[in-house]
Amino acid sequence: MTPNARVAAAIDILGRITAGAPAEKELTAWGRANRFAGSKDRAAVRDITFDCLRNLRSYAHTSGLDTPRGILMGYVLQQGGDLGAVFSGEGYAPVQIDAVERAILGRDRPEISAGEEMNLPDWIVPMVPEGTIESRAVFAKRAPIDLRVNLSQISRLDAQAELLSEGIETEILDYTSAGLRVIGQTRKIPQTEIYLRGGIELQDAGSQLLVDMLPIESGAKVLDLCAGGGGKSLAIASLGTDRKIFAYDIAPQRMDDLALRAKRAKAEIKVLKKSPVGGGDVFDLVLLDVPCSGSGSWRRTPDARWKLSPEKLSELTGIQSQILAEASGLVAAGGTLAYATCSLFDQENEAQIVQFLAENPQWQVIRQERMKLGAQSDGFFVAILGKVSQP
Ligand SMILES: C[S@@+](CC[C@H](N)C(=O)[O-])C[C@H]1O[C@@H](n2cnc3c(N)ncnc32)[C@H](O)[C@@H]1O
Repeated sequence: MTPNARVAAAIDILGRITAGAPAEKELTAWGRANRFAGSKDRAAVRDITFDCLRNLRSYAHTSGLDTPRGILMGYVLQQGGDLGAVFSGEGYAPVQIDAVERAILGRDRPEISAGEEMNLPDWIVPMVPEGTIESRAVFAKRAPIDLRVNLSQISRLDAQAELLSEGIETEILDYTSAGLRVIGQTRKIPQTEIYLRGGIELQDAGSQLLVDMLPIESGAKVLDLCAGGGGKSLAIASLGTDRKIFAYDIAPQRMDDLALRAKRAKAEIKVLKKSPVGGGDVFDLVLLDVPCSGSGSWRRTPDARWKLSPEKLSELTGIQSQILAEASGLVAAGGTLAYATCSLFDQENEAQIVQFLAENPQWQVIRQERMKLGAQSDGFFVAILGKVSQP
């Protein structure tokens, strides 16, 4: 494919995603329907589409046009490209710029708004608290690719050397206990020998920091109640084999790969088929990595910010408070409850804890922290709660 044909493909795909189609599904469907596109073409079309989703509003501001074509025009202009040469209509290039588009492109631009600059819907801008993001430009950036070294198998330096021998350069994330950041080429990681034998896992530094913060005593019985793919369960397991780890998720198919990943990592994780809520069993630590808006990780899922609605957010906060209330009954005497989100919004974070403590005065905050969305990690919130000891 020519570079211009890639832009034309991205216009079509972006049109379907902005009309509501899920980005990943749409890109996969495009690859299947266009078998002539090689792996380099598919990767390039994906990169352009994701870049446009991350920069949707600032590109629309640049061109003055918020149509998929207009967004790609903003993309070309921001790259310093020649619009006429890209929108040439030749071969598989996008069709030429029409008279209406030309007139709008020629107008003076109004001053950029906060939502356009941050690449967020306007209603979300006031919900991002001061100090929770590194800069207004952060949502437009690509997320770094981080790895967690399974220290029960290999040291961080040995893992780094082994990856280098397979052509993957990394740097040590010294603010985490086991993190490496991939520099440059990232697509080969799942094929590396060290990944296939469970020596590394793909995991954002923020998730790793969150696990580093958990009070996990030797011999503890730990429940990961919203386990999903089990990334946090695996990180806890890598701390040592003397913890008993249980994982549950309301959507069991999300845990489909967990048994295999655990086997690779030589970790023991008991996957629960039935909800432990109300079952009478108790745990020393219950981790609640609750479903949330994901706003702290919107760099990784760039279509999610355009799909969140106030109704969906309110549904999520309802689920979060219900999980907190139900899970508090699963904590053993003297145990802890850890509530975590990858959200930036107060209503999913501090406000949930305030409401829970008001309704459950026997609980108190032991530690509460936010991780800033930026160069170090995604944006995370964690609150570690313990029961007030009886006089
Ligand atoms: C943020 S994701 C968890 C990610 C996971 N901990 C990881 O590290 O990969 C939230 C998960 O909570 C699950 N969930 C939603 N409601 C739940 C409930 N009431 N009980 C248990 N799990 C629930 C969802 O299916 C989803 O997989």
